[in-house]
Amino acid sequence: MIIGKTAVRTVLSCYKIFTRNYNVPRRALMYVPGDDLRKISKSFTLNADCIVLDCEDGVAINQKNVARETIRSFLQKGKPNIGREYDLGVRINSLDTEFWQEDLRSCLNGEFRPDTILLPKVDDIETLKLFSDTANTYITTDKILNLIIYIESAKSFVNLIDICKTAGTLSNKSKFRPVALVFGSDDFCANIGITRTTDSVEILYARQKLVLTAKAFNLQAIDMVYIKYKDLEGLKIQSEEGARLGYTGKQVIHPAQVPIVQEAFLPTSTQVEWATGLLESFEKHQKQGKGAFNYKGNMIDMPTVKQAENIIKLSKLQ
Ligand SMILES: CC(C)(COP(=O)(O)OP(=O)(O)OC[C@H]1O[C@@H](n2cnc3c(N)ncnc32)[C@H](O)[C@@H]1OP(=O)(O)O)[C@@H](O)C(=O)NCCC(=O)NCCSC(=O)C[C@H](O)C(=O)O
Ligand SMILES: [Mg+2]
Repeated sequence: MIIGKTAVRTVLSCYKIFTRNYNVPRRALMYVPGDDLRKISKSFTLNADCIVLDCEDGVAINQKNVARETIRSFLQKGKPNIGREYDLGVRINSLDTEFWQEDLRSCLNGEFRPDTILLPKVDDIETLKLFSDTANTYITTDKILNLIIYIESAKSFVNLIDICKTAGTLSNKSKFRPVALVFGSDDFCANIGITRTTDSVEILYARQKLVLTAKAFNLQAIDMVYIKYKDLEGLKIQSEEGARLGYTGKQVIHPAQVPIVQEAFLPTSTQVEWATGLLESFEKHQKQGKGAFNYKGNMIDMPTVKQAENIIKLSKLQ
């Protein structure tokens, strides 16, 4: 039987996607305006899982060059040691601007690079292909970069499955690998011509579609930003809602949001207790050769065992 190159590449790319290592948590994805050195220094004291030095919407148009240069000099001092593992990313400007190529070149061709590039406004696979071709010319080492993809327009939702598939395929011949999707709810609202209500019911479909698709491609799903940054009670409610929907983390814009968000994306003690007992019971039943069994009145088989394993994995983060 002759198997075409494309088929082989697709199989390999699916294999790569589904066997990816997800040990890097991104519960709080914390934005720091790239032109503000004071905020940049502060962000490394906050214990956030993921720090994003921003060239895009947190930076005024006339400060774009300052942000790029500030980020570059900061990166060239080496990744700060904060006593724990964390993800250090740079969000470049979107590919429909005059800034993105210089942003990308500037943060990729130095001695030290970020762990992750965050790519906003990915409306279609052409955007990804252009990014991939350009990034490949700037990356001069073998170290693989993470790629986080922003879904923030009607078009990007219509093309979502193709975007995820293409990201996997392109990563086979590139030095980056897709690790997460971000729901850019504010750009999404602007794009479809709506404003947000308190319960966010108008974006529920998109919010759920993103998390569902991310999980189908074994990508992390990062929930929308809560812009009323002084309303910490509202933030807690929205963060817990995102966690219940299946999101793995949330965008954060202010230091006070970090602990609330990181807590919300940890399992509760009741969940950990449930999962621990279930896994113990699963081991016993496996030894007796039983695939399905009763645990606290519920029928348990592999899907529920996997949910319990996810809870235990997450609970080990702080
Ligand atoms: C929202 C802010 C402009 C508020 O800033 P500020 O007035 O300085 O707040 P505070 O005085 O309360 O700050 C207290 C201290 O904390 C530091 N700080 C504040 N914000 C940050 C931060 N993001 N990172 C690090 N440190 C921060 C202040 O400097 C104070 O420190 P000190 O002086 O030492 O006491 C501001 O929070 C801010 O700019 N936030 C980021 C905004 C941003 O990045 N927006 C874009 C991302 S959201 C997005 O892109 C959505 C998505 O794409 C979509 O489409 O939905
Ligand atoms: Mg946006």
